[in-house]
Amino acid sequence: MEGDYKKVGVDNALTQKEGLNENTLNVSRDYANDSIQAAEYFSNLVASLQQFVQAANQNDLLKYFHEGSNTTAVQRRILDLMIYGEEFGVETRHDHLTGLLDRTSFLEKLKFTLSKTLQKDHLTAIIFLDLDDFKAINDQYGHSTGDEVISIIGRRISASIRAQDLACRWGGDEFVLVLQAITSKDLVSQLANRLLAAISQALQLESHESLQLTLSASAGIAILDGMNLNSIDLIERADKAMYLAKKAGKNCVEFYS
Ligand SMILES: Nc1nc2c(ncn2[C@@H]2O[C@H](COP(=O)(O)OP(=O)(O)OP(=O)(O)O)[C@@H](O)[C@H]2O)c(=O)[nH]1
Repeated sequence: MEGDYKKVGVDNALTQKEGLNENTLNVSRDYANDSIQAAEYFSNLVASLQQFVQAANQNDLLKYFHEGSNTTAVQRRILDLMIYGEEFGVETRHDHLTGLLDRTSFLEKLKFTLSKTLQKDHLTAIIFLDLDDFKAINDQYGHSTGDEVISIIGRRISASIRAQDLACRWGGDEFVLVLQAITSKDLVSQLANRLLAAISQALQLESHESLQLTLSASAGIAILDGMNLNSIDLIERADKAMYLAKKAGKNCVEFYS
């Protein structure tokens, strides 16, 4: 019940402050074709959010975004800047094909996440994803079609994760995600299966409109269990679990144990 109380508190605070309710954040989409209006809108929005975030408790904010059902990419980016931007004082770098974090930026953020336990009663999980039989797509349709597929998958991953989660293109057809503030192992499993389901949807390629491609992915999960593991150890565990998923027949999720 304490959790419910906190959520209501944050919701009220957000909606009472003009420009900070969920509808207003979604209005940002209407500015997609007007860059000057959009720039002004976003700069006002970020300024208001900055004031709000300074006054708010970080755990409450995380809880709000964690429980909010429809966090948009804009909200995620703003939250990302709020939580990580100032701490690093460096520009976040993204993979050019997918728009996800690149490996270096991801590792910096993961290190920061592991060094700072935001919610002691919650878990942090790493998901290592590797596309299944991706080489066949390159071989059959060419490298640029393979690139287009990777780009679509990157967007799907980005749309499937929550505001406080991190996702990067680790390399080639591999992706690594960090899920924070997880309440149970079951929730991690659900999120991983949701990701696999999103990846398995038919791919609509701009370069080959008539082609109906589908592919799957295998996922390995490692959970930070109180032991003092570093980022690389955790990712290696998730990678090992991913190989178990490949061995188990692909298109499935395995936990490191
Ligand atoms: N198009 C494209 N292909 C890439 C890129 N980076 C790596 N690859 C290719 O991705 C393929 C990855 O294949 P693997 O993961 O080894 O094998 P797989 O066919 O996915 O098979 P499993 O992983 O066993 O399911 C290789 O053929 C790489 O050449 C890239 O940026 N673009």
